[in-house]
Amino acid sequence: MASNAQGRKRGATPSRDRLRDGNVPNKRGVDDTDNLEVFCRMTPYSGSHSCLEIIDENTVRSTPPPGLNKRDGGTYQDRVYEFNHVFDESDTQQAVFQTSAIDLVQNLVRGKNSLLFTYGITGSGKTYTMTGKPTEQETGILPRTLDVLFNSIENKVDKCVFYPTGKNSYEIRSRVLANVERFKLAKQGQHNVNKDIEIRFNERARVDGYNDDYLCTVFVSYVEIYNNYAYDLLATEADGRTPKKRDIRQDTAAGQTFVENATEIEVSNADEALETFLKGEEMRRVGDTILNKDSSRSHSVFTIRLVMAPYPTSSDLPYPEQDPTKIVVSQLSLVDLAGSERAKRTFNVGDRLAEAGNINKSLMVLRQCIEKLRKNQKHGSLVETVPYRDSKLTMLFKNYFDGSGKIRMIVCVNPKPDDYEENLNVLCFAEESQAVRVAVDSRKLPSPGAGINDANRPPVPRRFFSRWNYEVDTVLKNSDIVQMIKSPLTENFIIDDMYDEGTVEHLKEVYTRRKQENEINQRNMDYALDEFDLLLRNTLCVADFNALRVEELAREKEATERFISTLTAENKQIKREMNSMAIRLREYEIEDDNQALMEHQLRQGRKKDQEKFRSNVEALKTLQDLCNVQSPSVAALAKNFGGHQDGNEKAAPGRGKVTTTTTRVHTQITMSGQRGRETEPREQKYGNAAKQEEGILANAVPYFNPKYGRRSKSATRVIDHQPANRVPTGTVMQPNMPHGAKRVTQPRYLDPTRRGTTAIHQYGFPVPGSSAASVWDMYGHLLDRCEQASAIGEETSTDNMSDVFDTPSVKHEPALDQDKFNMRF
Ligand SMILES: Nc1ncnc2c1ncn2[C@@H]1O[C@H](COP(=O)(O)OP(=O)(O)OP(=O)(O)O)[C@@H](O)[C@H]1O
Repeated sequence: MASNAQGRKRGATPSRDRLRDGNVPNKRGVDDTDNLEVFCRMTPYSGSHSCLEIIDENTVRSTPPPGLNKRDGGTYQDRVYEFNHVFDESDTQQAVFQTSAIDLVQNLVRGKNSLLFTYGITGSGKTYTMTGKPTEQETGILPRTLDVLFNSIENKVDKCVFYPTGKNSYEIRSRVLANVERFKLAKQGQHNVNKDIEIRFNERARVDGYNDDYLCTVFVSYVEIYNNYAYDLLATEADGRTPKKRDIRQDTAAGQTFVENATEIEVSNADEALETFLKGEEMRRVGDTILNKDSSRSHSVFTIRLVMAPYPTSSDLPYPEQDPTKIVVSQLSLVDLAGSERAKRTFNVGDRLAEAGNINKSLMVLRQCIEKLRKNQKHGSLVETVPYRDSKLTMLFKNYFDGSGKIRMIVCVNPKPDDYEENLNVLCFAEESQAVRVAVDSRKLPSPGAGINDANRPPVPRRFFSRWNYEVDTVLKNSDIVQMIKSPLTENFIIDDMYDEGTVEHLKEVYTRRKQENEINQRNMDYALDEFDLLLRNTLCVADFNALRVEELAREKEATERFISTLTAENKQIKREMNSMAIRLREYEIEDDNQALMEHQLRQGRKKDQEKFRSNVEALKTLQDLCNVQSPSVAALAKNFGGHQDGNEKAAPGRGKVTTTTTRVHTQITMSGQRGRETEPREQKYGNAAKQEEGILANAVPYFNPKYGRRSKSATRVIDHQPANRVPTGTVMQPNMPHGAKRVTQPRYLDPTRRGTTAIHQYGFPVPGSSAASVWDMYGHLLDRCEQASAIGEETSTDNMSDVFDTPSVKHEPALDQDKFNMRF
């Protein structure tokens, strides 16, 4: 027997050890183990007292029937059991299949093993759940599984390509040998199709996960464990009635137990598989008992094996490489256990009683195995040996408990009071079984494409090949011409003379010889036909595929053209938008330039303003300095201006003169309010002192004190900013304030650029009452004139004030007259 590098036999289901070698972590790891899953299904019950009640989809409660006591006299209590899922009476067969089995089919097509078994007491609905009946509502798990499997797999090879060795492995025949075998198989002829199959419901669901790089086929086997012996339900003894007894062996290389030489039938569709199953069912031991008229007297194990091998690397023919080490086998075992039964209820005797004893014993061993497994797993070591060998059933299950696949149990319970006590045991066992953890079968189908140059891969997708072949086969099967060509030639002889023995003998010889020749020719022709058929198929298939591809390309071309025209239209639109955006951009640029120019001008203007402001500040500073110079005393002033009052036009040096370096002129401008107060006779207000002062001042030069002079921003309004503690000197020149002059309390700086022109033009300097000029400007102007005079060595006297006021370059305007100021001292 060929074995691969890992010491595994050809086509064998991998053992737990191999799985470990194949990077499956330790069984006790949390991530790589899976709990044994248990689903509970309740049989419909129409009686008055139901002992089982479904609380939710995971929980069921058992209630003792009224008046029932334990054998020791104690009473039963209500008890709640939890499972992965609980199906109630209304759950359909479809729902049961979808919830509890379809993912196991997916496991199968993905190359993994699974075991699903039904467990419960007799008559609880195990067989119904597993097999059911042909109608849509009643089709059980097994037929649905077969349908879904064949709906989901691709790339099926012809029959006889794979063959089982009988030792838990498979091999691949050459194409010629496979043809010969097929020929033999065809000669065996078709037997009548079971009428149940003709009317049966077909499940349409499918599962994904099949590796398209593999070619595959399906084998089924059907074995029963009866009275602790394994029987092959697909093979009979010479009597044609008794199933063949088989041994259960340990495949040491694979670490697996298997039924040796069990018949494995290759099936190409679900109907064929189901037919095989039904054929086996006919052999299965079923008996009529008080509790179930079709009571299963054995445990039945229907195994579906999906055998897969990768496509060849060197050819594009849909034929697997003849390397058995590349074969991958996955299996799903569907087990319908016989129901446990109490002899005192069934009243069985004889064979039935012996059967029941064996059934109960094997179920007991199953329970023990699970309990011991639990115990060992709880302690994390082998505390107790698991007694797999005590029963054929557990020997068969050993693979799975050792970790070569998923295990799932469907517990069937009937809520009728009679089954209450037995159901307690079943439910207890089922609930505890969930604690058992089994290693997950984490095999992955290796990618056959690994290491293969893409150029070597078939030009036509495999899926296309299989479908195409299937269609061609269907056509050929129905073609009379092809059948005629393939059928052996028949000889027709007509003997006219019945006494012509020589002729008859001769004809007999001729016939025999021709028959032999024909057989040889037929064989050769078959080979040739097969070869030709393959070649033709290949060529036609490629041609068809190419035609299909051309169609696809044409469609793609159309779509591309449509796409291009859409893009062109979009492109045009984008261009149009871009043009309009360019125009707008130009406008924005021009606007931007204008704005920049305006900003530049604004900056220039601001710069000029700042310069002016600076010069004003300097002037102000100078003015402050001047103001800080101590004012001359009244006596000094009287002395200075005395000559002028005498009408002496030529003032003596040092009298009636104002030097340019000191205060030249002091003007006091009073506010109108204050002026009103000043209308009061000075004699009254200041008494003799005022008189005296006036007497003194009567001879003095008019005195103009700019320190106290202020002008409002309004040209025609005059303001007077007097310090609060001013000492009234009485020597201040006071303007005649126009009526309605504005009063302000705070002096403020006014922008010289806004200075009013009227007063300047009229008097050569800003005068009080001018709308825009301040007293500071006026004073500054006076200073400038004085400085100019000083520069040319003149002395500016108050006599020259008219010169100061009357600048030649300034035009006199009649609006304001110097007399209006009415200066008085
Ligand atoms: N869910 C169900 N819906 C309708 N009928 C059911 C259901 N379950 C069981 N039955 C019916 O109950 C009867 C007994 O069921 P079944 O033969 O499946 O029991 P069993 O558990 O296989 O018994 P045994 O162990 O003796 O073989 C059958 O006639 C079956 O049609």
